[in-house]
Amino acid sequence: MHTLGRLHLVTDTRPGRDVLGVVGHALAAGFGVVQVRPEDAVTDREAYELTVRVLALCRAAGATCLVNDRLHVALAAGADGAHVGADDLPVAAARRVLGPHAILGATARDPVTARRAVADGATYLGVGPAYATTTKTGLPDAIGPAGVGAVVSAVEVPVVAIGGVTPARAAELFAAGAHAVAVVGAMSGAPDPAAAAAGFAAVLAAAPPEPAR
Ligand SMILES: Cc1ncc(COP(=O)(O)OP(=O)(O)O)c(N)n1
Ligand SMILES: Cc1ncsc1CCOP(=O)(O)O
Ligand SMILES: [Mg+2]
Repeated sequence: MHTLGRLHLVTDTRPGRDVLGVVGHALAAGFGVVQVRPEDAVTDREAYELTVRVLALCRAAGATCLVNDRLHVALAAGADGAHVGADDLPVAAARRVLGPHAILGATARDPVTARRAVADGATYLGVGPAYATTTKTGLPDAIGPAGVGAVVSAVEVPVVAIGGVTPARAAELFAAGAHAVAVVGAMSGAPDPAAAAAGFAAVLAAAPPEPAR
């Protein structure tokens, strides 16, 4: 049984978004992980200050706090770990920076990349885009639940499906074997983030139990 939470909120720091408000609604509904994902235009100082605030909310809720890309911000703030992808530090280098105990996520869209990331020290994999997304540009085509399931079958670590995730799609992804789903727009763009968070929590509560691994 994996201990990593099964609902991940990835922050949306685009202008006009209520980052901390959305984090609060997610944590109140039972999201177990918040990934701080500052836009490139966000300075390191701003990213650090946001991470410190998100981390405090996570600690109060018993949730895990991760930082996307910026390992130095994760370390400086005392976050639980970080996430890297193809344009970031290689997984093995990120593991050296973070040390042996931190949570380290790596992006993988196929079984070969997934196995290599695990061998290099990833403790979970972010897999997608599962569905088309409007939040990140330049991505390859969506891989769908079947593509997520192919990675699940290739590795022992938790697979976190990302990209276009809504509550209805989360159900499909859990059924395909994803341990968790990561959500940006369906939370940050929701007219009622508390209701959106409750929708994800209800889907998780109805998900079939994970097979012992
Ligand atoms: C859980 C999760 N999965 C994938 C990603 C994407 O990371 P990356 O490919 O490095 O892209 P950016 O998020 O850095 O734009 C993620 N952040 N989280
Ligand atoms: C960072 C990232 N990597 C793959 S899809 C994605 C963004 C997902 O955002 P959304 O949940 O709004 O589709
Ligand atoms: Mg990245």
